[in-house]
Amino acid sequence: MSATRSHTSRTPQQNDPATAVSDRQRADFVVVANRLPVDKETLPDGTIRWKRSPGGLVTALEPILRSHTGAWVGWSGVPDSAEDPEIDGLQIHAVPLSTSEIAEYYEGFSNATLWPLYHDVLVKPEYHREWWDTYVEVNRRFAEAASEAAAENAVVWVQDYQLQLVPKMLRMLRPDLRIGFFLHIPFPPVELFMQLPWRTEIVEGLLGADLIGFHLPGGAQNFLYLARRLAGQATSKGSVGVRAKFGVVQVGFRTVRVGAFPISIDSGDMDGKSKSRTVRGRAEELRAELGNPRKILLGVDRLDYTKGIDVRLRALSELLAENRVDPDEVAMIQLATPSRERVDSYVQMRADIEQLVGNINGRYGSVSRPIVQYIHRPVPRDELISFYVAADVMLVTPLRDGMNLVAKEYVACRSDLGGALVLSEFTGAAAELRSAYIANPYDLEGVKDAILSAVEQDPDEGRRRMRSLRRQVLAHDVSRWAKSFLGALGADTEVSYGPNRGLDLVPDSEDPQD
Ligand SMILES: Nc1nc2c(ncn2[C@@H]2O[C@H](COP(=O)(O)OP(=O)(O)O)[C@@H](O)[C@H]2O)c(=O)[nH]1
Ligand SMILES: O=P(O)(O)OC[C@H]1O[C@H](O[C@H]2O[C@H](CO)[C@@H](O)[C@H](O)[C@H]2O)[C@H](O)[C@@H](O)[C@@H]1O
Repeated sequence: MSATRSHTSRTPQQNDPATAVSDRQRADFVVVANRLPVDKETLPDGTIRWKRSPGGLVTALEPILRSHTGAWVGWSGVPDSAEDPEIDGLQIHAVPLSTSEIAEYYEGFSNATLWPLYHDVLVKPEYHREWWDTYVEVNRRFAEAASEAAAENAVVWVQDYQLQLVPKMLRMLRPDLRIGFFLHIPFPPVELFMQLPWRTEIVEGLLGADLIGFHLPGGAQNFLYLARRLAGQATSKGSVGVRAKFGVVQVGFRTVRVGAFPISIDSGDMDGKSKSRTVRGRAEELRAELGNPRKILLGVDRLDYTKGIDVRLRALSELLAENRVDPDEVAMIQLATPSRERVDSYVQMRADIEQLVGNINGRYGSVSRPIVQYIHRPVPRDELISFYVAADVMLVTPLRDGMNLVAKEYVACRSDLGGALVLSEFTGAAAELRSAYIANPYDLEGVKDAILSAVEQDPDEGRRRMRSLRRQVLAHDVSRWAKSFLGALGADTEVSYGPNRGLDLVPDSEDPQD
């Protein structure tokens, strides 16, 4: 990818003196995401510190941006902050959000409307016109910031459900750009999506991209159907493959491609870190601190109702009640990073989970040794890796999850071929990690059986499973994800970006279907 350079050509937007181009260098590769890859923190003494944000998206994209010269457009995570910290050569373009915009665009439309709607309506989505208006306004602001950051003919990669209108808005501002969009959460089936009062605007917003990526073929196919039905566009027929066999939507003279690109992690990095003596030593210390139980069970999640933290706690509680698990032999650690704490459904869910933890400890723990160690704050990365190394059974039980990077991180950290992964079939990761103990989170008996099988697994069987899981995760890392997406966008990392020539037209064999 080429270095940043001055942007000299004029675009429709730059003809408007009110949006005059700044003197800042323009980037050839721009990521646009709700979050910046850093969080601003004000310490008690008033000093400001920037720290890496939690969450899969940042984890996934950080290594790619570090190895290229690029810009990242996003929100700092706090109100009214417009500082543009430069971190290791990466240009940061902060999009400031006011307190009311955070309430309506982020907590409201993104996380109380779209998030539950796209996650199987696990809680009831709220539809408010004011939230939608703010979502439109904030998406416009992100599109303008991206337009300012991008050099002529640059590649712009827009991320996730918070910014689904940006592709169309950006195309109108900068027709020279090549625009990709990737959705990190599931794309719902038509029966659910049709609830959304602004469903057509969302589909048309996405169709501003040259390439729209989903984790799984199912999401891509849901989208193709809706592009036909709601936007009235001709689309390809035939199933979509993984990193291959893309769907197409014909939008006037433009062809939009639609594909499945399962995201992953920096597996090599995790593998390496997990082998360090410090991490191994810390893992042993953790086991000792827990009283050297026979089996350590681990959950690592943002505190989100999609993650099924309650499912695994209920399963453990019943296994203890039925004497299928001995309280003297197991310890469970649940790391629960605070998330979206002002959204009502998250407040309620936190109370429910903390009550479940209390019940289990009250019933089966002792003064010196609770059964469940519950940590409601983010832990440092190296500490997290030590937890993965220490855990005999990793519990990943979401009711719905776009991918779930935690499952892949655990596997990457088990070069010793130890450990066992219990994995919900409703995660994107389950499509790839077939050698896990797969369970339906709605079937509590099935989850209990899966946990018990993992706890009691024969060591040879465990090694066989882990070897197979690791083959998958180490061969399909985040760089492969990015390369496959950017390659399909016609912009892979080895290729310098030419003008947007438009992508291939629909092949004859793929006649649009109704
Ligand atoms: N450092 C650190 N990272 C965490 C913690 N909890 C979760 N994460 C990271 O957050 C990411 C979660 O991604 P994923 O499982 O895909 O779920 P998401 O939260 O819905 O994006 C993973 O990369 C985790 O390692 C924590 O306590 N500390
Ligand atoms: O920004 P937040 O509101 O604090 O939320 C954190 C991120 O959560 C979501 O992650 C998703 O992306 C992961 C990587 O593709 C995927 O593994 C996971 O299944 C998804 O839930 C969200 O999509 C991001 O935008 C948030 O930043």
